[in-house]
Amino acid sequence: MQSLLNEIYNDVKPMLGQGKVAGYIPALASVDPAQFGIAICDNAGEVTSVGEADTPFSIQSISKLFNLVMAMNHYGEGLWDRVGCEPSGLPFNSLVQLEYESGIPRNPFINAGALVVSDMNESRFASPHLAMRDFVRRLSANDSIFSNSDVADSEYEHRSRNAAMAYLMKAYHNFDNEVEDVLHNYFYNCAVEMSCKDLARSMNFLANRGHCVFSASDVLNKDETRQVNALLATSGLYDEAGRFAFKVGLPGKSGVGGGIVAVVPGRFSLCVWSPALNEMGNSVLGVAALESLTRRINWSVY
Ligand SMILES: NC(=O)CC[C@H](N)C(=O)O
Repeated sequence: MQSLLNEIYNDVKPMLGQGKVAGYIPALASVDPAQFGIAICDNAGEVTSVGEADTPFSIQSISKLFNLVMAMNHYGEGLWDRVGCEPSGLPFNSLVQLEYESGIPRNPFINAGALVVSDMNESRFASPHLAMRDFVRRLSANDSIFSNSDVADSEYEHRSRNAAMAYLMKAYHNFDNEVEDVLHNYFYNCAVEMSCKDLARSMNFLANRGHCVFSASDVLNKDETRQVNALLATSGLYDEAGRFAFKVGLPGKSGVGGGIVAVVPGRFSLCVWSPALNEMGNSVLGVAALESLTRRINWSVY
């Protein structure tokens, strides 16, 4: 494992300097782009890493995955009446499709979908963002995970587009709670900071038929795990999901903090992080590292 990671790291490191850090969230614009780490967690819970794998970073849209799993635990199949399971083919924060499709978002990994799922969690938890923080602490066996309130506040100040989506869904009766309350929790979830090692551990249940070795619990059942992995494979990288399936062929989820998590079902989970992004909002080195990984292990879900 260690030599595999070293090879991937050396393949991709020369690309440092390409791409741009997310500028639309002011508190993220100042992150040093010259950082790169990878961590893999096998199904026994053993973690192997290279580079800056202990540095916490803003998980951003990766939180949509944890948010979804929490809602699945409470709502079961009923969740899919309010959000679809089709790739969107559009940027993560697009409003266009939502109007055409009467306020039902295409999937839970675009912002509109994550906001509906957050609305559902708002109805179930006294403090949805503290519930998610505790959930990721359990999944990654790390009690020192926190949300960065400067990042959350900065996102809240620049919330217009996300607020527009939420209000549009309210107009279509697909949003029950106060928009501002849901946005507050959504941004606190996006602003959670975790390292590659934390994220590799926290994703491991998806490689392990829903079982989390760290909390010794079944987070999802086998069928739900398969569903989440299918959604990650088709919609986890926004409008780059097709290219990602074509080149990498693994369930994965990216965030504008530069992290990408991925799953090799039955074997291991991993996280790659480098803050500079391509035009689709995905980490340049992250995507390249995952391409190198599947080439080297010569395996994909397809
Ligand atoms: N793609 C992302 O990581 C987007 C998350 C970000 N917090 C937003 O809502 O715009």
